[in-house]
Amino acid sequence: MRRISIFGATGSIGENTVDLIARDPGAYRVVALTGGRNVARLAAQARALGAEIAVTAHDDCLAPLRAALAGTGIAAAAGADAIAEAAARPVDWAMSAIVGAAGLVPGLRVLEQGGTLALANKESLVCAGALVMGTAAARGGRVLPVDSEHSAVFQALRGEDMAAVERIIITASGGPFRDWPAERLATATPEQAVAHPNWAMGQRISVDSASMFNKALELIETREFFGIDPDRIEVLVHPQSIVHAMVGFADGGLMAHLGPPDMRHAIGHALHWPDRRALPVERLDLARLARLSFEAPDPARFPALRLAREVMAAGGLAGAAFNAAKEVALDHFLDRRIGFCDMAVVVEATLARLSGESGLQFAPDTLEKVLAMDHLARQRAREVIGSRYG
Ligand SMILES: NC(=O)C1=CN([C@@H]2O[C@H](COP(=O)(O)OP(=O)(O)OC[C@H]3O[C@@H](n4cnc5c(N)ncnc54)[C@H](OP(=O)(O)O)[C@@H]3O)[C@@H](O)[C@H]2O)C=CC1
Ligand SMILES: CC(=O)[C@@H](O)[C@H](O)COP(=O)(O)O
Ligand SMILES: [Mn+2]
Repeated sequence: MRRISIFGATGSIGENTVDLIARDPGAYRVVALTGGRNVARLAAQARALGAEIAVTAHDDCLAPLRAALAGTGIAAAAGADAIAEAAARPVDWAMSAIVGAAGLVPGLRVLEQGGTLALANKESLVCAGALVMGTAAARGGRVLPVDSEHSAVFQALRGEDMAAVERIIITASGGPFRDWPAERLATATPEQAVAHPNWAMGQRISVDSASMFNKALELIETREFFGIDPDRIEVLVHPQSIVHAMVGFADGGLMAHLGPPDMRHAIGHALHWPDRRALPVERLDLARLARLSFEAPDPARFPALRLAREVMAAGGLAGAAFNAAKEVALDHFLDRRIGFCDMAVVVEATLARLSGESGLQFAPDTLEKVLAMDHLARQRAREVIGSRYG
């Protein structure tokens, strides 16, 4: 039986992972499940899968979690340290599906004990790509992509020589505001931003898709995952979200990965890799789809992609700063304290402020450095918001 843990079990990726695991309960021994405020769901998952321990991120959720698990023998714990401790329990495979930079430490703990980390939490690579990949290499761990584009690239690269790769193209749906003129974008509300046209996802990544910050994070994720020069990574808007990525080779061949917008494909691929097993996803009917379209992204309405390229050029801890500033800006947009287009303004101004201080140039090679920059960038982003938006 494979020992597995799921970090962020109560979220969109977590639920899809639980769905796959629950279809073959005899194959897995579930060690740890973690969640945030949704303790009723976390307890139900822990009971259904017979987990060893369930951990909530929030201390004030511990009492209801304990109550929901009473009499089961399943341990309960709370807090970021408890999640990190649960992640240090040896497993063969773990899903990293906490949202935001909070996903970094549990993923590192899994890799430190030589486990396989299925990585949905793209923020880990944006903040600390060198540290994450370096830890995996040093400790015999492995990182498998779960983000749909990166899973697609990984599959297209199977058996290929990276030296023959000319370019990687990741697709972007364009989100709910793909056709909106700039003046209208400024009026976009959180409710409109979360209404993704193709994917059912958590609130934060849905807003990031609308602003293209999701694709900006994914550009950096591509660089860190596949070690490819940023000049060779392209973003292509593809409103149908059927082609997830393409890899172009030196001989001009272009390998595309197609699939329905269902994350159980990418999760299942990472779960069963290196095997391919049957998965409960729809089989594409291309004749019915009839048309797949592509267009270039608009840098004027969606400046996040330009910012990501500037971050990659800057290197060092710029990725950690970028992600932290984006998380703060997103919180303020969700709280209606800044507008939709202000998110990019805040991120750019925060990076500009930090570039005048020391720290951004340090390599992201220790957790302490990464967390210190994360903390500083959040502080600077709040100062930017305070000075610009009162
Ligand atoms: N959803 C998708 O299809 C895709 C998601 N991803 C990435 O996967 C990750 C998860 O996304 P998604 O599942 O949509 O997100 P959700 O918001 O649906 O779920 C997030 C999970 O993390 C928990 N959580 C929230 N904050 C914290 C915290 N501070 N500490 C510990 N746990 C916390 C939540 O708990 P609770 O809900 O109980 O409060 C929940 O279990 C993100 O990094 C996202 O970018 C990548 C590709 C596709
Ligand atoms: C499912 C997935 O991988 C998301 O990251 C997806 O890419 C979001 O859609 P966008 O292409 O709109 O960002
Ligand atoms: Mn993606």
